[in-house]
Amino acid sequence: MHPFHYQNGQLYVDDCPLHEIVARYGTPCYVYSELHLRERYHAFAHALGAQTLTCYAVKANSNLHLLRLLAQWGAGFDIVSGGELARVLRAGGDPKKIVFSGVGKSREEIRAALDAGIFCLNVESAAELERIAEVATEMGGRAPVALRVNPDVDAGTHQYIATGLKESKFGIPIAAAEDLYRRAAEWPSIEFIGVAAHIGSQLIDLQPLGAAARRLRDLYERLRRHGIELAHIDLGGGVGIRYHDEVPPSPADYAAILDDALAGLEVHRVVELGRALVGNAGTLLTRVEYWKENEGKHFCVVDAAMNDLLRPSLYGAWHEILPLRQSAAPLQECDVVGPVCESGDFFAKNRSLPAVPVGENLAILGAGAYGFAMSSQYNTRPRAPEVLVQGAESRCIRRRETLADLLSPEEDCPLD
Ligand SMILES: Cc1ncc(COP(=O)(O)O)c(C=O)c1O
Ligand SMILES: N[C@@H](CCCC[NH3+])C(=O)O
Repeated sequence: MHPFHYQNGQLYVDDCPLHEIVARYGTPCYVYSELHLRERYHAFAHALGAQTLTCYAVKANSNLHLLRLLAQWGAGFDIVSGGELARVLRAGGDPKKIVFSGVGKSREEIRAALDAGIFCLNVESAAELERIAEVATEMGGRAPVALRVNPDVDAGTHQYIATGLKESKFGIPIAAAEDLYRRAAEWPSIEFIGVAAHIGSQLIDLQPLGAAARRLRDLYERLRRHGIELAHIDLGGGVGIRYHDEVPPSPADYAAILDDALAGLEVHRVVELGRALVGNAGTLLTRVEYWKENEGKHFCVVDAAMNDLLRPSLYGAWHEILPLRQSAAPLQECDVVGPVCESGDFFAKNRSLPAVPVGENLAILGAGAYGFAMSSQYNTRPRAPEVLVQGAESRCIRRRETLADLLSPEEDCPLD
């Protein structure tokens, strides 16, 4: 399920002992397995077949080196900002395999996307469609568009990452979408090429995704009866992974759900997978700085914090934590916490961990997706480096930030 395992008492990623990475790059430090990412991408791309454009959702982890690998393997990309567009293009991604999602695209972002000649803009409101039509007219071209509809299905995931219910800000209500397609089909600067949805993230049960796909299919068929022929259906992302004891769907399970819902339909498919590709490829390495006890409650204070990995603080997410050196120390129930001045700065609550000595290192697993990508400099902490492991070798793919990186943005604007 993930590439981390013990060998001779040491935690490895693939053939590389993690203590060597700590010795070279220090802590906190993100580490990714190229092998795991490659296997996951190819497993999904293969299961979904040639009729599907398998996109990688860049928001999960936008490191340029990872994007370059995915581009080389033939992936498409799901982007949500001009910054992500620039990264994908820099990494050699094919513009004809880029879909652009998100509720708040600015004029500049729309212009940049059309200028790059991307495959499709996934449009989230009538107002956004009008803005895209205006920008395309100004540029003298046509914008390739899919409406992202909100199918009103409950994805059964954390409320912050469920996006397919009618109370969520995402998409156009499915009942209103048909009317908008029919109205805008006549606009000269809009070319409708597809229909899209994304119902949420970390889906373990895929039945809601099947239900959403069937609703998209109904809409697709109704539009066809009205002479609007779409070329693709985009099912979004959302396939979950194992963090704790979840039993996530396999690539074959996922493909079967889509095949079942779309059986007999001659239409291209697009998917936008983030976490399922990169989530379990990554770990955040951290050092134990202190053990402390407050009236019977034990804390393991480490040198990583919520600014490095926000998921436990934001979603109460559970991440496995393993010592780098297998330990015979007695188990201690504790909270694993960082140095940031917030009570919400924790990686685990009431977790039984071996009471490893101060100075030893821990690996926080499941950190490849929405880890570094959601990191910040909160408490004026430099961001951690990122390291890529290829077999037994490791190389830095983003350097550790320095004190100068923390000062320069303001110092570049004269202080007086
Ligand atoms: C539109 C869209 N596509 C794709 C994704 C990727 O999701 P995940 O990482 O769960 O596959 C997201 C995030 O949930 C999203 O909002
Ligand atoms: N940031 C979320 C996922 C968000 C999905 C984006 N729509 C997480 O860490 O689980």
